[in-house]
Amino acid sequence: MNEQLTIAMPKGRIFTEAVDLLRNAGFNLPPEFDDSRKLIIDVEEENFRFILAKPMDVATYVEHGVADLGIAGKDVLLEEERDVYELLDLKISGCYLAVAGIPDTKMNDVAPKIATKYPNIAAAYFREQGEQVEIIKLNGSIELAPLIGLADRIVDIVSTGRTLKENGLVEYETITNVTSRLIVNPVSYRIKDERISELVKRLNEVI
Ligand SMILES: Nc1ncnc2c1ncn2[C@@H]1O[C@H](COP(=O)(O)OP(=O)(O)OP(=O)(O)O)[C@@H](O)[C@H]1O
Ligand SMILES: O=P(O)(O)OC[C@H]1O[C@H](OP(=O)(O)OP(=O)(O)O)[C@H](O)[C@@H]1O
Repeated sequence: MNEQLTIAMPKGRIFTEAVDLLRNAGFNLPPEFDDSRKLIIDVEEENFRFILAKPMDVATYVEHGVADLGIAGKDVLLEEERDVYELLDLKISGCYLAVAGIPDTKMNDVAPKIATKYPNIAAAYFREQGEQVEIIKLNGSIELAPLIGLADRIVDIVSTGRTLKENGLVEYETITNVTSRLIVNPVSYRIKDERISELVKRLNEVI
């Protein structure tokens, strides 16, 4: 049976690469995917509904079952710990999470401050290192924090390394590599298994 599949797509950086991947896998995505402000795009020919979400929210839509599938960065999956299954490493939008700060500086001995958009990942990382830290949640421009004395270190995404370099910061430790993943709602996976397996198979051929 050809039930409709709803797929949550991350707006922003990952989007274009994800659309290219789906097109390479032979799915016919219309020009709306290249230039549109629409948040729901139905592709009747393929019986897909795409919803365009903030990257950090993709796993939330999938967990709640309003999307069957989603594409999300591994950073988001580690941070959010949503009840979803990871089906595929799509190997797109590669980057990594790192601890960075001002060169040749030590962290404060007592409760050093860590600024980050990823409070759960940062807390888990320093807990494993046996360090007691204070996490300061920011929503962007994380590199500002050590420069103006808000934090001893940051935990943030590094891709080209340009933002760190241009702000005179250095990387201290790598936490984990990040690529985008295909995720699925556990119930959808059971009841729409045929369609989902077909999608996974076609994507697998072009990854
Ligand atoms: N250089 C990078 N910086 C941040 N995220 C990156 C980078 N390279 C790849 N990614 C991936 O892209 C995702 C974030 O995408 P994007 O930056 O478009 O959204 P965002 O962080 O929510 O941005 P904003 O809040 O500015 O809209 C991350 O979850 C990560 O998996
Ligand atoms: O290593 P690079 O290639 O320089 O990429 C890393 C930078 O990109 C992201 O910021 P983003 O551009 O999303 O801006 P933000 O400060 O609003 O999060 C990330 O938070 C780093 O600051």
